[in-house]
Amino acid sequence: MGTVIALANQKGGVGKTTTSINLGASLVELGQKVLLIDTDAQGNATSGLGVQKSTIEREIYDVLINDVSIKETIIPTSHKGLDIVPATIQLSGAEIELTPMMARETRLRDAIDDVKDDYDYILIDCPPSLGLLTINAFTACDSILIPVQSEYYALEGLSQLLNTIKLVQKHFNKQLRIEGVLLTMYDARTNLGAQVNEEVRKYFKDAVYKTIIPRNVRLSEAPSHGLSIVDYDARSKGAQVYLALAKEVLAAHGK
Ligand SMILES: Nc1ncnc2c1ncn2[C@@H]1O[C@H](COP(=O)(O)OP(=O)(O)OP(=O)(O)O)[C@@H](O)[C@H]1O
Repeated sequence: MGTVIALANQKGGVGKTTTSINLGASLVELGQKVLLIDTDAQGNATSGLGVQKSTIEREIYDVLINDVSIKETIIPTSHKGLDIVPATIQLSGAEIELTPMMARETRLRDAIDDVKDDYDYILIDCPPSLGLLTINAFTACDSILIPVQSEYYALEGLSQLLNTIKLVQKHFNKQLRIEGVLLTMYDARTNLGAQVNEEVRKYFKDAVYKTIIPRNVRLSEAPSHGLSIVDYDARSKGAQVYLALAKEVLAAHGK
């Protein structure tokens, strides 16, 4: 049965999508079957993996709102072996349309059950909020990977994230745990990077990955070509670090 990992931080622009795409592609490189579920109405994971929004017939919105089977929404991406459940701007209305009568916190979990046996890893790219879509992801997943940007106030807002995790543990998902904390956009040339690294490790201790994702221009260019870093520039530092992260994730699962 596949392991379901949600990538979440309600802060915007910290590297959730970049990590979803490139961890996903790197896990595939290491022989894993991976499904990425885009739950962000911006659909950046979808377009970043080369899926043209105009060609999408069914998406995560239809799974959550229209009872469409998740299997009917899965499409291949530009990285061979990496599948995606796409998202479009239509998803932006979903949080209002999910009503209490619909068992609204558990809809994603129920949908994912249908495909858990088809994949080794299912990654969920969360939106930058702690709303119902993120609650659905936390209810559906085994663990949460938290990307933290190496910048001032890196830890700000994380107590709300941890509170939300506790609430979901209490009400919907007792087994929910933190998969790991990932430092992103690290700039080794500044003292700030080192300070944030120390601060985050003091707070999250062993939960912080050894692998640190540096700022790398190739990582920021790849999505505009609809490619993961593995396909855009396999020799780049960005590709190397995401492969190292994938190995660390696998090792944590005894693989
Ligand atoms: N390691 C990196 N080096 C350089 N640029 C990066 C890196 N990681 C992310 N970026 C860039 O930073 C921006 C924000 O990254 P990303 O979209 O992954 O964050 P996010 O947390 O998913 O954002 P949102 O909260 O809007 O969903 C993007 O333009 C991305 O290309």
